[in-house]
Amino acid sequence: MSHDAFSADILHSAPAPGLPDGDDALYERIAADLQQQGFSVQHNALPAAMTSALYQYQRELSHEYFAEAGIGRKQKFHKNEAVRTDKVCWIDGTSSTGDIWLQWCAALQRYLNRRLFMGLFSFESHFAHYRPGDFYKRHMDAFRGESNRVLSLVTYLNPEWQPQYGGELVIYRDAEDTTGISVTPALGTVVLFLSESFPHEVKPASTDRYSIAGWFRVNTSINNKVDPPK
Ligand SMILES: O=C(O)CCC(=O)C(=O)O
Ligand SMILES: [Fe+2]
Repeated sequence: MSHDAFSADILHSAPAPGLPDGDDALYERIAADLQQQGFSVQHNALPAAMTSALYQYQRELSHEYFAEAGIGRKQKFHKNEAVRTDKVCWIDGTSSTGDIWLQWCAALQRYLNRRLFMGLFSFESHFAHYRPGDFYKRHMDAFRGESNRVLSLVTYLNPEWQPQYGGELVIYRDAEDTTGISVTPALGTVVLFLSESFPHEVKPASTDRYSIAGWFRVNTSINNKVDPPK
């Protein structure tokens, strides 16, 4: 499988020197996976304090603040219940919990840019709540040349998730793959994949399924079109 998003340079790149400690060992495992296979699944990846803050924050979010999820970019909002039935709430960093999350993602973004020269420019993310029976059918997060989403990130906020609940994320290696790689949506698991390369789907679960989904984007501003749009 080839990943055009990466220039040939990354195959020869070494870890950038002078990076701060913290989550660098994790960030490095993610970078190595992305380089080798275009996706990464990391269990118990997030700092415990952040995971529990996010968990509590999402549980406290009143359902009335959860907008119906649209397909694709929020600016081109439209609902399609044949494809997805979850509800989402965008994270804007005005709460301290949201801010801690965005800072963790920004540090990952800096690491990947220095290590893999990915040119990631911005990040957007939302909480998602899949009620029992909710799903998101097989889809791509971006299509080559049509979107500036290049790297998808998902993390789960479900303590004590049991396999029999279902609700797996299934990542397919390419358009032909029908088996895929199943990921249980357990608390603290972080999944990253190249947005234009991996079809994926969310299977229905028998219980509530909580997550955060986010996308790193490259800057596609041109003369008379400022990106990202406000
Ligand atoms: O929740 C997940 O496991 C994946 C969600 C997803 O594919 C999306 O929001 O685009
Ligand atoms: Fe997706």
